[in-house]
Amino acid sequence: MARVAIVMGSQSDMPYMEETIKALDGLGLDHEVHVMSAHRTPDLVQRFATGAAERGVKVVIAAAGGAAHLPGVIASWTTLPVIGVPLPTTDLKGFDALLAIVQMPAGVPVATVAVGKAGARNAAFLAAQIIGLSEPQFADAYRAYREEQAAKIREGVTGF
Ligand SMILES: Nc1c(C(=O)O)ncn1[C@@H]1O[C@H](COP(=O)(O)O)[C@@H](O)[C@H]1O
Repeated sequence: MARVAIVMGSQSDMPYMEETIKALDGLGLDHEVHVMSAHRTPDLVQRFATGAAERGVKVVIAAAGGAAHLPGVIASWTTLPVIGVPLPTTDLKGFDALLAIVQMPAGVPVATVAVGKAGARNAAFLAAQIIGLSEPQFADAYRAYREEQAAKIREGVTGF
């Protein structure tokens, strides 16, 4: 059982999603990683999404580039929160994926983060915030990360 499931549309998305994995590891948040596609393996996506809650998954992070239907299709098969990460893997540099993921019809949301690596990292932090509402150790881990981030910036600010 893993609290966070990371799903991406292609193995070629991994360089981006390594950012999510690193951030989750830093927060001590357990995760499982899958490659599957709403276009290429729709049956797998259905099987994964319909079984996720029962297996103990709390949040799904779904990433795709181009015609990025994967996050929305996962959201259609589960009522778990789905965080969508648009990836800049085509000539349109992620603008295509952003619009495909963010423009969900009312009633079936996908919480969409920024395009690319920053979004991939933020997906992990958002997952920690959501799961931290019921398991405070993850809220604490995220708070500690924020404090560390601020301390690093403060260290570099001198002269006034
Ligand atoms: N957008 C989707 C979906 C989907 O939405 O189901 N499946 C694959 N893809 C995306 O196609 C891009 C190119 O994939 P390949 O490198 O495998 O050709 C990837 O960024 C993937 O996320």
